[in-house]
Amino acid sequence: MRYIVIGAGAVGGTIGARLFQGGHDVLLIARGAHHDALRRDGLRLITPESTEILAIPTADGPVPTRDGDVLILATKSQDTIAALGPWPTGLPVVCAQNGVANERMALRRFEHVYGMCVWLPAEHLQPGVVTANGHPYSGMLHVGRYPQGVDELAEQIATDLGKRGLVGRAVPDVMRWKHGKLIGNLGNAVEALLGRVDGIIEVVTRARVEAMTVLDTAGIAYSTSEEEAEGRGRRVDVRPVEGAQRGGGSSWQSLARGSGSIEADYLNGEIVLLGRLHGVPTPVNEVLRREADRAAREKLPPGSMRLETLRALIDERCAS
Ligand SMILES: CC(C)(CO)C(=O)C(=O)O
Repeated sequence: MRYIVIGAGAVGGTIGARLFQGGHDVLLIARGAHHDALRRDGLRLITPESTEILAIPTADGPVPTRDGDVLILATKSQDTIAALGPWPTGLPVVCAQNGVANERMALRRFEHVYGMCVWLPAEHLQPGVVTANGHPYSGMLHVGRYPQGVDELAEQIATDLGKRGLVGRAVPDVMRWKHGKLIGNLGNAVEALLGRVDGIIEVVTRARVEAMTVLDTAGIAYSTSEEEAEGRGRRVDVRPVEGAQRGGGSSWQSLARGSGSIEADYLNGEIVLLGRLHGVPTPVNEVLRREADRAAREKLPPGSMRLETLRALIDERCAS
């Protein structure tokens, strides 16, 4: 079995590296300067325990595939359709992404779709380099068939992930885990806009409470923060790598890289969409989605907004 990891950034790079270290056949798909650095120097995986250079086969686009290949999609959600476009639709696809919209997009074309709920604190800010801050394991990954169920392949993937540095678990209700993680990821936009400032938690909590009201109204099940803490707390402690650049989560990194786009539409925006479908107002997530999008489009650095400004925009939207 060969794992083709589409999007070899913080999450894809770490998953690919760990599978490769576990003895699996891996191909990383990357673009631009990152691809060139990977081809030239290998992937530099920095963890709290060690730094390793891994000569993982890399390509900058689709390659001829064979039976037994598995696509691990680790791009941002806004890139899903373009990223999957060129690949044969008979291959299984595992969406190792934030949000809950990717599996459905994949299922339009691919018959065998899996969700993966990824809790993996990592950074990718420099070409060829991925820093994984989890300790003693780099990440905790729940995998299952979409929309539900477990099959042999899900079990196999969970086992393969668990061979080196990750905890893999096959679960029958992966979207429940992914909806729980979605609630956690609503803070990504706040961190990207404000940076890690005191008082951030107040805005994050407002976004999460709003989301839980929406999900409860829609009758969508989600894993609780206690369940998540139970599963990952003992296994994935965040331990910043000494001397390495320490930034923020994936949306913070999108702004730091000046990538011009951000995942907020599939995180805060997912709550806005569900709110509209089920008649629940979502002013907090609306403002977060809008402001994060604007910051990305204008290529503002992370932390460009003041807490008071964001609070005022939210209060204004709540009052309107
Ligand atoms: C919570 C975290 C850091 C872990 O995977 C994440 O999901 C993100 O940065 O988007």
